[in-house]
Amino acid sequence: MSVPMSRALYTAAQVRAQDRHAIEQWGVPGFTLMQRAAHAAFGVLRTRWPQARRLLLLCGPGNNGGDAFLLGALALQAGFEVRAATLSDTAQGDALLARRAFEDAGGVRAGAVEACSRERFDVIVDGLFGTGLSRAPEGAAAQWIAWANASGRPILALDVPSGLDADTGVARDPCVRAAATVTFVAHKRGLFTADAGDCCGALHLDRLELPEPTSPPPDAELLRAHGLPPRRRNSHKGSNGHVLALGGDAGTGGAIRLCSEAALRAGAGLVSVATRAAHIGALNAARPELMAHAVEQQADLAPILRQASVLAIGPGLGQGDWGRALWQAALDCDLPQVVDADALNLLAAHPAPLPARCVLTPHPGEAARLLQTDTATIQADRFAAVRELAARYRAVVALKGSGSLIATPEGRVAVCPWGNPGMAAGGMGDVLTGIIAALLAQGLSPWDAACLGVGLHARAGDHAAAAGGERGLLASDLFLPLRELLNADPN
Ligand SMILES: NC(=O)C1=CN([C@@H]2O[C@H](COP(=O)(O)OP(=O)(O)OC[C@H]3O[C@@H](n4cnc5c(N)ncnc54)[C@H](OP(=O)(O)O)[C@@H]3O)[C@@H](O)[C@H]2O)[C@@H](O)CC1
Ligand SMILES: Nc1ncnc2c1ncn2[C@@H]1O[C@H](COP(=O)(O)OP(=O)(O)O)[C@@H](O)[C@H]1O
Ligand SMILES: [K+]
Repeated sequence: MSVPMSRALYTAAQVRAQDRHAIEQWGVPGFTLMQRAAHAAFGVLRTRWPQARRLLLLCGPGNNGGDAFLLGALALQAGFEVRAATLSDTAQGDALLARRAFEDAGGVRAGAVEACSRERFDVIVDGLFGTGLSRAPEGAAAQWIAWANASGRPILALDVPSGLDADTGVARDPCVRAAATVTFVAHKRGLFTADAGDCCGALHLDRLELPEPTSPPPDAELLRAHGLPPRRRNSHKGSNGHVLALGGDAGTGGAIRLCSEAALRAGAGLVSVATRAAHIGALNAARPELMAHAVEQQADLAPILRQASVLAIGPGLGQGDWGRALWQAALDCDLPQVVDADALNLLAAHPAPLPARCVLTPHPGEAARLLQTDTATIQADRFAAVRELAARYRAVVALKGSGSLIATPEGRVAVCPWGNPGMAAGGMGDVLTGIIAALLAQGLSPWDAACLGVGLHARAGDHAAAAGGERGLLASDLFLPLRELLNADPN
């Protein structure tokens, strides 16, 4: 896997190995790296808060605290007023040198943070814990984090917001909620999923002048923002695939409509729907471009299946006799398919080999059922969960949620940095299913369809939210931006 550096994501252990490599193999002293980190972070601070003159540093016992002390020394030299709250006096090595540099520059200790007046500071610098976080902050560290979060002052986090697990993106309690985070050397994968979006603020990467590592390969990669190249001028609807969307049991006709309309909006040449007879009139009236077929028994399905090139199965399917029969028919045909919602629940209840070229799109609850565990376990390590799902079901899997992850059975993982909580609304997942199915139908591999589909869906959600806010966003609001994004940025 070759991933351009800025998209490469690493575990904390991999980044620490890169630090060690720079120190041992290239002879860059650790203290020099710390000075570069302080320079980078101070640069971001001055750019983001040009009026700031008074800083409070929260300094932990390790090298993250060292970064903060050196930033403090730079700020003092620039005429800032700086106070440092120091968690312990046990600093060693580079961190101890950094603290002395701060004191030599005239820096003073803040005393008890809780007793500080919030108004005395323009910006709080979080240098408590970085990649060395080993447990939930407690005692003074926990009190300082809570105080800083409640202070109303912007927090600049160094490397990782203190309390955030750099590998999983899980926020321990408490965790710094930063306005901005400057991360050093390389992107840590936990800055992009789970709770990261609530804790990092604006993210800046500074490589500290280190060259791009050639090994080991990154653990994961960020999705690229792109669409599809223009169509061949001489193409026709048959060149762009035929999606068949299956689902919409009684009471859930909207789910299959959103899914099938999304497939149209994502460029499928033809879209058929196999659903309950009761939904046909509404589907035809709302979206006459769809070919809606009443399927009440399995015999109705065979001729429709013969026409399709890709299936999208699950939205509104239910888990009754009707849904189970459709799911069995999908399993028995060897078409590429996107498996979502109740089709995933049926798969979890009755594991079966999947046809080749499937994409599974579970949210954390469905993922938990597929792995016979609970949602909290999935969310505690989304990277491990998505890899386990893809390996167990031998399919490409998109684990949805804040920072969606896509994995192959071989363990390749991509992370979606877009999307917003306005998308936590009914019908959003149905739209994603239709998009990925349309991309499969247009000839993309399961991996490419899942990556492009998840990225387009999240970016469309961000565009729609930018137009009117997050609350009240409808799944169907994604269609217009989706179409624009799909036809732009082919690279
Ligand atoms: N030269 C380099 O490598 C470079 C490193 N750089 C910087 O160094 C950072 C990594 O530094 P680091 O390895 O010293 O770990 P760090 O995050 O400071 O924390 C470890 C200390 O915290 C303690 N501790 C942990 N959790 C705790 C808790 N909940 N509550 C209380 N204590 C807790 C832990 O104690 P222990 O777990 O051992 O008991 C240990 O004492 C990295 O993120 C970047 O900012 C940059 O300058 C670039 C060059
Ligand atoms: N907080 C969030 N941040 C980013 N994306 C989100 C967030 N909440 C939901 N989404 C996205 O919205 C979609 C919701 O899918 P799903 O839970 O299956 O909804 P439904 O079953 O109602 O269609 C997923 O693609 C998910 O990644
Ligand atoms: K930090």
